[in-house]
Amino acid sequence: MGDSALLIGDEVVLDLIESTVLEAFENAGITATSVTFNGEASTTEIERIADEATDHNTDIVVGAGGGKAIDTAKGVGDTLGIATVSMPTVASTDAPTSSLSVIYSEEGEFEEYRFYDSHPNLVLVDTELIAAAPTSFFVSGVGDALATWFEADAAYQATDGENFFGGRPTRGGHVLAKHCYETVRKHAHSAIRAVENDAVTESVEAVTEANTLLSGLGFENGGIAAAHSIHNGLTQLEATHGASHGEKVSIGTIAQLVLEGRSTAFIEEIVAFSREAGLPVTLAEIGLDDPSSDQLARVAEAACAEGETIYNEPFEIEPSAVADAIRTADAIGHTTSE
Ligand SMILES: NC(=O)c1ccc[n+]([C@@H]2O[C@H](COP(=O)([O-])OP(=O)(O)OC[C@H]3O[C@@H](n4cnc5c(N)ncnc54)[C@H](O)[C@@H]3O)[C@@H](O)[C@H]2O)c1
Ligand SMILES: [Zn+2]
Repeated sequence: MGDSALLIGDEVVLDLIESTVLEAFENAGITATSVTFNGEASTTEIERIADEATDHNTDIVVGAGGGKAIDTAKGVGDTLGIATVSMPTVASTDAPTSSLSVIYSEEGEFEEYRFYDSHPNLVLVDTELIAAAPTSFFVSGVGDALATWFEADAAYQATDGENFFGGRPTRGGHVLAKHCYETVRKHAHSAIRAVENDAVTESVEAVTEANTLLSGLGFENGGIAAAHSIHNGLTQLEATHGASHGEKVSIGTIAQLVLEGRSTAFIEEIVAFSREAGLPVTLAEIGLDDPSSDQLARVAEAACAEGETIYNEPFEIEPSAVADAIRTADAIGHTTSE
């Protein structure tokens, strides 16, 4: 890929991996340096790091950490037209695999999806690091992965559903999304118990692959729908900023199932699975203790903004119906916890 690398990671991540990575580059005859990521995948941050990369004549950018550091690295790679490596140190999202970044304002509000011409050249995951990281990241990844099938299936069923490349969802994407779902349903609880004990088991391998790769391939080729739009809507409320991507997606998934009119038994099954995994199933658990109607209306309006993926659902979308689905999902989460 080249002979000069720039490693991007925040302070926590650099502490964990910087010396190993820089030494590995040195042993391979590649000059390498690192830059501290400031924590937000924003346009300003991408520009700042791209300038640093230019100063260092970088031809390989390595994003290490969670989704935001990796999304920033992908932005830098695209800006400069250089090789990009994703090195997730938590299995918290499917960002490592995809060819897009989710861009936020410096204040952390969702701004846009930025699409690139190519995917990361390499996705490198060490499950020993994944298992040693705080369990909540792994659980968040399960939340992100659990949504993949419901969203891909909605886009597949809709006559005008689109995948992330603006084409029809492919059968391949559809089946990978389903396999992602089956893998997390089968392995998540055992894998989470393992990660709680810093242990690497076959279930940890399976769920890491589901969270990182299957979910990524599934959503890009299969398309996403209401769950992620509701996640984007929720980011409008500052109170949710403490909750992770996967945690907000978890609420989005349950709300999507309500919006789709799924059976009580099925919704309760998914709520019970999510709860046992340690995912939030009520708004209070993502920081919204007592949301007003106005706040939920704002979330729903943002979830239904023009160009949102909620329009991949196979029926007409109304913001009021989305607000009602969120409110009902929250109530179901509360009843099943009592
Ligand atoms: N581009 C895509 O396709 C895509 C897909 C899903 C999500 N996303 C984006 O990803 C972001 C969410 O990512 P996230 O949930 O990973 O959070 P994050 O990137 O905001 O934070 C990750 C945190 O984990 C810490 N960390 C990383 N490795 C660690 C380790 N081994 N031990 C201890 N701490 C560690 C980091 O210091 C950081 O604080 C959102 O911006 C979301 O929109 C993008
Ligand atoms: Zn996601």
